[in-house]
Amino acid sequence: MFTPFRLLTRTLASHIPRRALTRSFTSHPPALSSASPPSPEGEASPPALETMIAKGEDISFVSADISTLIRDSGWKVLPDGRLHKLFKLQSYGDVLRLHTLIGKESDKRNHHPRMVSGYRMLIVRFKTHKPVGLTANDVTGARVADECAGKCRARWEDADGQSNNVSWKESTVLRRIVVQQKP
Ligand SMILES: C[C@H](O)[C@H](O)[C@H]1CNC2=NC(N)=NC(=O)C2=N1
Repeated sequence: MFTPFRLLTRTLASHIPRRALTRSFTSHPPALSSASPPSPEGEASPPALETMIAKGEDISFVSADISTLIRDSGWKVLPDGRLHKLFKLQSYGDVLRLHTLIGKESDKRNHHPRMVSGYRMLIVRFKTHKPVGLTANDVTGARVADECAGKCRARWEDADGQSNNVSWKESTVLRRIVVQQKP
């Protein structure tokens, strides 16, 4: 039995190309994770850190090291288990220098991050492919990336959103003063 509303929706639906309906859902599947029940707000809470650590790793050591990276130097663990950090830089030249420095150090260790360079920013993400998950290699990679960042005047926001370095305005003012002092 078709009520007027159902009749209307069936008529409308018959004019929408099927691919338009399937494309929107297949290309952006819902972000819900089976590993965690939805929170009261209906959003899926991210899986616990321990569930993201690769098999064979010492879970207590790796999760403690990652928690320290999160607390002290602005790293985050994304819901899909990647170790993530956004570095802020003072010039595009610094971005390229940091990207290259991290890349060379990672290549020496044969453990490679995914990096995205942008204007005055560099995203660095670590996750181990084999075994799948977070490992001590990712912790080492993050620490080395932070050491490289120290050589490229990089800043980042720590866990409570505070910038870890001189404020952006101060560094710009300082640089301008240095320029003015030049003969
Ligand atoms: C064969 C080669 O040594 C492996 O594929 C290395 C290369 N770089 C890597 N990088 C990362 N992030 N994870 C790995 O498991 C990994 N494995």
